[in-house]
Amino acid sequence: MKIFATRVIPPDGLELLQRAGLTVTQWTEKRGLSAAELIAHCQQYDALLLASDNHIDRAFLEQCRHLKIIALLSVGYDKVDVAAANDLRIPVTNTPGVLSAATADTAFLLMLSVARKAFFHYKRILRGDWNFSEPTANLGIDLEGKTLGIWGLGNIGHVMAKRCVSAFGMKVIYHNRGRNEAAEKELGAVRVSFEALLAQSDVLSVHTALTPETTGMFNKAVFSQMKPSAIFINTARGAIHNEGDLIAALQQGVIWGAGLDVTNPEPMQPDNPLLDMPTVAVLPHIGSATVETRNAMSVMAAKNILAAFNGTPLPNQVTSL
Ligand SMILES: NC(=O)C1=CN([C@@H]2O[C@H](COP(=O)(O)OP(=O)(O)OC[C@H]3O[C@@H](n4cnc5c(N)ncnc54)[C@H](OP(=O)(O)O)[C@@H]3O)[C@@H](O)[C@H]2O)C=CC1
Ligand SMILES: O=CC(=O)O
Repeated sequence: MKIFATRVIPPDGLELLQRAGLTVTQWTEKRGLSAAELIAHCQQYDALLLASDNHIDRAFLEQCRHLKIIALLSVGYDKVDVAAANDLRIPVTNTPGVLSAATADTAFLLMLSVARKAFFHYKRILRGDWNFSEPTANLGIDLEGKTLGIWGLGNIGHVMAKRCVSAFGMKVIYHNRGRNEAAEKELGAVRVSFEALLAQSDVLSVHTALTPETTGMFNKAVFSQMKPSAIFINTARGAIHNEGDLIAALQQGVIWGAGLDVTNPEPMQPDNPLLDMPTVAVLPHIGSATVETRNAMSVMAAKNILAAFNGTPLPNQVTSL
């Protein structure tokens, strides 16, 4: 059984597969594979370990019907046409849970960086503009006791809420389609309507998956319902916010700040106006990028592949959005 990995895989998962006697070929070039190259490579392999942002659409799947599994090295699976994979009986798996803490830490880092204008101050130092003694210039805002709104309080949102409650005594409100009773019990989180979430949040952190329903949700009309002092955080997917509308909302003072680990499109270009704004912090989609977390994700992906080859139930199969 032969596995093709679209990037170099963290060592723990790789070792697990190799110890089981499986051959793993990794794509080691810095540039990613084109769709045609990926299809061509997959012809020689039994499983695909997808660690890149290639789209797995119906056309790809129809030409790779022989694959025994497509194991994603991510929890998000918005780039995969899962309905088509189901039709063609190609199982798809993801890596939920093990990356929740690291990704929540990234959301927390962005929130605090925006509140204290950390990226802006760092850029000032690089320009030789130290000027620390001015009592009224370039001030940030406190987070203590403020209201955290979570849109999509699932695995990652729950850890983000926990961090914010213990660090700053923040009050947590959330909007999901269903209730998160565990978070309500543990953190006193209160489920509110989407409109109330917008109106009441001092920090609004997005943690939903990217689906047709969530695509483009944060647009001009939605930003205009938020507080002028609000901070918008998105570590979920860039396509959930409309970037032009976000830029306008920040420029016009409709909201105060934004922290993004995901942009629309990715990569963000260096001349993007968001990068020059004092109350904006942008990271290049590194939510789960710690040694421990990436290793844990690779082990999870490897276990899914081993289960597919052994004919046992797949621990993390995704079947619908
Ligand atoms: N920046 C990065 O590197 C990373 C980004 N991510 C992104 O984070 C996302 C979330 O991951 P995770 O927390 O593990 O996922 P979960 O499935 O645990 O949580 C998602 C939550 O969103 C809610 N939700 C889904 N659709 C809607 C909707 N239309 N309106 C309101 N709430 C909704 C769900 O609740 P309900 O069903 O009740 O609505 C659920 O609680 C991933 O899909 C991925 O895109 C993940 C890891 C790293
Ligand atoms: O974006 C990362 C993921 O795991 O999803």
